[in-house]
Amino acid sequence: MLFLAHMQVNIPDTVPTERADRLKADEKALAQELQKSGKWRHLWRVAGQYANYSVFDVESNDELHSLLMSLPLYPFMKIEITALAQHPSAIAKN
Ligand SMILES: O=C(O)CC1=CCC(=O)O1
Repeated sequence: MLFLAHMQVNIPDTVPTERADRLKADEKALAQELQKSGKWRHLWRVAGQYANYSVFDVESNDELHSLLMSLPLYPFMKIEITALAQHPSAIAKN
């Protein structure tokens, strides 16, 4: 199942820089692990914003929920999810 995620990150100024840097490093490590596994298919920065569009390929809504909640930056993210289906005119089959 494919899902498009729009993730907006907002780390408040009250979070010490060292902790924020550690969270970002941990987020990067997990994101790269999930990309290698094929579960995190695309990761694109939204130009000019601390936000991304991502495509996840998971087995279920529950797996997506667990994955998102496991992200180190999850407490500082607003996430909007869109379920994706095949477009009948698309050449590529996902
Ligand atoms: O920077 C972001 O958009 C949040 C994020 C997702 C994966 C990652 O490494 O950072």
